[in-house]
Amino acid sequence: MDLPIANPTGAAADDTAPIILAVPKGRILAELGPLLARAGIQPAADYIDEDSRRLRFETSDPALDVVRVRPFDVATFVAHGAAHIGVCGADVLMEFDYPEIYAPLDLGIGKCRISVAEPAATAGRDEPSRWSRIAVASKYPNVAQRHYAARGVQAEVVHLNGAMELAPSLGLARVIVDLVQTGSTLKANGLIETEVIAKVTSRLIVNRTALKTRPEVISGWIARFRAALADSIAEPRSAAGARSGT
Ligand SMILES: Nc1ncnc2c1ncn2[C@@H]1O[C@H](COP(=O)(O)OP(=O)(O)OP(=O)(O)O)[C@@H](O)[C@H]1O
Ligand SMILES: O=P(O)(O)OC[C@H]1O[C@H](OP(=O)(O)OP(=O)(O)O)[C@H](O)[C@@H]1O
Repeated sequence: MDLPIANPTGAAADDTAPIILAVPKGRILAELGPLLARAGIQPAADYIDEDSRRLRFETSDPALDVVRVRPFDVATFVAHGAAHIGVCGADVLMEFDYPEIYAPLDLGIGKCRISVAEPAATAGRDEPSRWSRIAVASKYPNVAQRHYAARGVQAEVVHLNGAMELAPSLGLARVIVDLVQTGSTLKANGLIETEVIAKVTSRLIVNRTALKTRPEVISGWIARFRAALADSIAEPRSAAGARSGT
């Protein structure tokens, strides 16, 4: 996907301006907290307050500000260079496939999968590879289209932003492509997961141009997140060691 040139105001890039980290509001925000703390990032207190109307937060580091945006928009802010780095689900990266984004680190949070599901009553009755077209409801039209195109099936995607699980029973689509974690949403709506398209976790993402123009500072942030991640993986072992007195 071609994007307009980042920094469309034409102002000269300011190498001393704070780095902007875009984080997704919603469920990932809480999971991200311990990792940010380990990376030494302490945003202003109201950052975690979902009722706060503020969108940009200073941190204890004057060289870093955090912006809190919708999960899909994290990728867009970073791809356009409006944010230098971000935290984003692999589902969102798969959907947009922005070449401007480099995703160097799997943060291991926000674990789920992107799957095909259909009504339990009709699942397994038909062979999808024999179809030439299929109606799919999804928040991920590109992922759904690519998934079916790979098997020669044309997906006609009804783009929904939520409540996908209603689509088959209300005649909007035959199947859905959506995120599944525990499976309880599917179960509560009479659907079963028939294919896993991809496993999903959240990634640290960076804008490739920022990595070229401010290599030391951006690489420094990647290294800090990498170290924080290694710490959080090591911690259970050291905590167990502390408990057993070893
Ligand atoms: N059930 C889930 N379990 C674990 N991770 C999930 C789950 N649903 C979504 N995610 C991950 O969290 C990210 C954000 O999802 P979340 O549900 O918080 O936002 P959203 O509802 O998609 O956002 P919006 O409010 O913009 O519609 C997703 O992109 C995905 O990577
Ligand atoms: O397998 P489960 O554990 O039930 O999780 C899956 C649900 O989680 C996500 O929805 P979310 O809770 O984000 O609500 P949304 O429809 O507002 O996106 C996803 O769209 C599923 O509906």
